[in-house]
Amino acid sequence: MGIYSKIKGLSDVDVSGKTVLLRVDFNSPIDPQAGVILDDKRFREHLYTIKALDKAKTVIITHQSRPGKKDFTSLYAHAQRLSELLGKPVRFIDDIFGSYAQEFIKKANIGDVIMLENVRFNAEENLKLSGEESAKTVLIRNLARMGDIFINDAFGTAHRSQPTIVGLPEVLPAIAGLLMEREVENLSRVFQGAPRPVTFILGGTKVDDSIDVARHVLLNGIADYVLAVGVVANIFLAAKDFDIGKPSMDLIEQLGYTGQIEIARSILSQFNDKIVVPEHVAIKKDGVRVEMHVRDIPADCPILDLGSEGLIPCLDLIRSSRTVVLNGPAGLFEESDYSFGTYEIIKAAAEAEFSVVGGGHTAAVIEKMGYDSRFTHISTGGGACIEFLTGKKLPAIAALEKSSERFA
Ligand SMILES: Nc1ncnc2c1ncn2[C@@H]1O[C@H](COP(=O)(O)OP(=O)(O)OP(=O)(O)O)[C@@H](O)[C@H]1O
Ligand SMILES: O=C(O)[C@H](O)COP(=O)(O)O
Repeated sequence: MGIYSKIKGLSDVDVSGKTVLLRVDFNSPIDPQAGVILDDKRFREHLYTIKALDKAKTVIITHQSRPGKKDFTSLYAHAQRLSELLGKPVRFIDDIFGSYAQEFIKKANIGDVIMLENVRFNAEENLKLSGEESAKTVLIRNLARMGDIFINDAFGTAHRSQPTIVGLPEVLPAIAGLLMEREVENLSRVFQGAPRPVTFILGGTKVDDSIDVARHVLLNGIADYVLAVGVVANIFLAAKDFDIGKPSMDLIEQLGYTGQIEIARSILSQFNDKIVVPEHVAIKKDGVRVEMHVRDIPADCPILDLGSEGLIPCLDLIRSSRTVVLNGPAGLFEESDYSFGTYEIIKAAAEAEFSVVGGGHTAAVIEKMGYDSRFTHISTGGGACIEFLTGKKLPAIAALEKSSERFA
């Protein structure tokens, strides 16, 4: 697997006749009341791996949301959706490792696909543990008894050091699934010989992650430019001492990112000529979109999009870049009056020779626009993609490497 050559994949191991524990990430936007999955992109992306296991018994382990959230649900609807997409039955077991699950799996046939209950219903899965600690949990000791081999295809969860991600590779021979391989290979290309200039477009609301990525890619020469949009741009505008208005400052405070302004200021002092921050924005004034220079913003109006003049330097930069990494929308795109910047940036980014997208919201807009096939790679990862792009070795990857050495 490229720079991760220590990790084994499906082409290295024959899984025929084996019982495979397959970790996927089916965590998706759902309507919890109606039990309806609103976006099945992650299901579609995992299909290749699941289909490749037709000569094995496949036991699917996944999570949906986390404890305390409204969409922390059982996986009955997930099994149904997978069955529709796969074109064959998927047996849902409302159990994770109890005797019913153990017996059911033992009796199942080669070619069967079985989905276990939301693994985060087990409290241990919600702990942040090392591989060694995870291996000692009741969850991992019991799951391990149910399979011969572990396949991790859950790139979306690769940044979590949780038992099924880092513990199963401690106790079973573990390999990467096809989606995991594709994600790692495509995202690694950003670090390895991507055509230059390379521009990272960082938007949306996950400001701390975006600032971390900006610093890392500029410091390490991975990117030539960073274009800040969305709430990330508002932080940089505030760092440049523009008065961005009370509602935009309140949002930053509400999200807990006030401290990021100082960090953005220090990055600007080092890389001022490498960071593009559009200064012409769209605000909401008396309920309507009004465009203006950021220095003229009324104190009580929120910045919700790029202005059309602000878009010009963005398009110039994107069009002169051969590689574009896009993570996070440029505005409140859910409201049609403020979707302009996001749509125009996506259209321009899609033209780049090498184009990579991270983030669930961003991927969903691209799919809605029918632009998915125009991008080189659209990651299924939100946090995982962004952490990968900061250059960190993700826990899932480290665990697969270790497992390959141990079970060589
Ligand atoms: N100026 C703005 N003011 C308020 N909200 C904004 C602004 N710009 C972008 N957003 C919001 O950012 C949100 C998406 O940000 P986020 O960082 O979560 O994107 P993502 O990384 O693509 O998605 P995900 O978190 O699902 O992986 C959207 O709901 C959008 O409305
Ligand atoms: O959607 C995601 O980012 C993954 O499924 C991980 O979910 P988490 O942020 O709840 O750990």
